[in-house]
Amino acid sequence: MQLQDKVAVVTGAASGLGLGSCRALAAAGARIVGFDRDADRLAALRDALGEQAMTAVVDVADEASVKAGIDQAMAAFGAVHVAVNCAGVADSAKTVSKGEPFPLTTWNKVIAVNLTGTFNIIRFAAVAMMRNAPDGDTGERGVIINTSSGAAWQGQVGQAAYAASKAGVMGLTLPVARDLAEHGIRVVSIAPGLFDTAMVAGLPPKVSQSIVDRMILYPNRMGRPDEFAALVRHIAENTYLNATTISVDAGARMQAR
Ligand SMILES: NC(=O)C1=CN([C@@H]2O[C@H](COP(=O)(O)OP(=O)(O)OC[C@H]3O[C@@H](n4cnc5c(N)ncnc54)[C@H](O)[C@@H]3O)[C@@H](O)[C@H]2O)C=CC1
Ligand SMILES: C[C@]12CCC(=O)C=C1CC[C@@H]1[C@@H]2[C@@H](O)C[C@@]2(C)[C@H]1CC[C@]2(O)C(=O)C=O
Repeated sequence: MQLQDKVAVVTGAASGLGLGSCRALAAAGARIVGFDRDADRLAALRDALGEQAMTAVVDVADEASVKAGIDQAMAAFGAVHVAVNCAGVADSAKTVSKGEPFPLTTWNKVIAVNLTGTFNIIRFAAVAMMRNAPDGDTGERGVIINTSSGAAWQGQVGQAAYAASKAGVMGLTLPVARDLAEHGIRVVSIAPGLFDTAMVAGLPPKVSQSIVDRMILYPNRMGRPDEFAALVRHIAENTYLNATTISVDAGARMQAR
């Protein structure tokens, strides 16, 4: 899809990988609709991108909030061509800790934001995309890009909920792509390794440094949001990519424990 003047909805737009995606898609000429829970940081994004962008405070886990956000995007720009799911949380706990079972409140939150939230955006964005005229050359009406994680394959200690949510994102990629193919809508997920964002800044520096030193193959550093965003842009532009999950992780491979 040619991105010039197309409309891209990005969730988690106020920070990290979502913010990087907004910048990359805007640089390619797309108009940006940024969704996040964080109103202050959304305002900074809008100021940075100017009239090329609108933002809305949206909780991706909440059906009414997502519907209202997509309605706002349609009212402002008249269409949705690209949807990028980056909103996510990484709350962790051991399956049993000090004799107590994993708190279900934590489990439900992580699944609600990372998995249900992703599907909420997918279904409302797909309805909007179906209204687009098919591209004259390719028949394409839209593209949906989700964020899974290397944790879908190799979740770490304490990441049962996070890894399950990200395996869920990977798992829905093919069936949703099958559902939407007849409408000219592609669905691709990305599985990032370790990227330098606020989410990772929350880890003890010793932990992130030890992942970089011992488990990342080459280059021996965390990824930058612009490196994730370059892949988002490529997926949006390359019509032949569909129904798959692509890793961007510098060959990260974790030890058993
Ligand atoms: N940073 C990393 O190493 C990796 C990140 N990921 C995934 O990439 C995605 C982006 O993460 P980062 O940019 O690193 O984190 P981040 O913490 O910098 O950004 C996440 C954004 O999502 C927003 N958000 C959280 N819950 C929300 C909700 N219910 N509704 C709307 N917005 C909400 C936050 O306000 C924040 O702005 C997440 O899905 C994360 O799980 C996956 C693998 C590695
Ligand atoms: C950065 C992650 C996810 C967020 C968090 O709270 C803790 C983390 C530390 C371990 C990271 C997590 C995620 O990025 C996926 C990887 C990099 C994980 C270590 C291995 C990982 O599962 C992977 O294999 C990546 O390819």
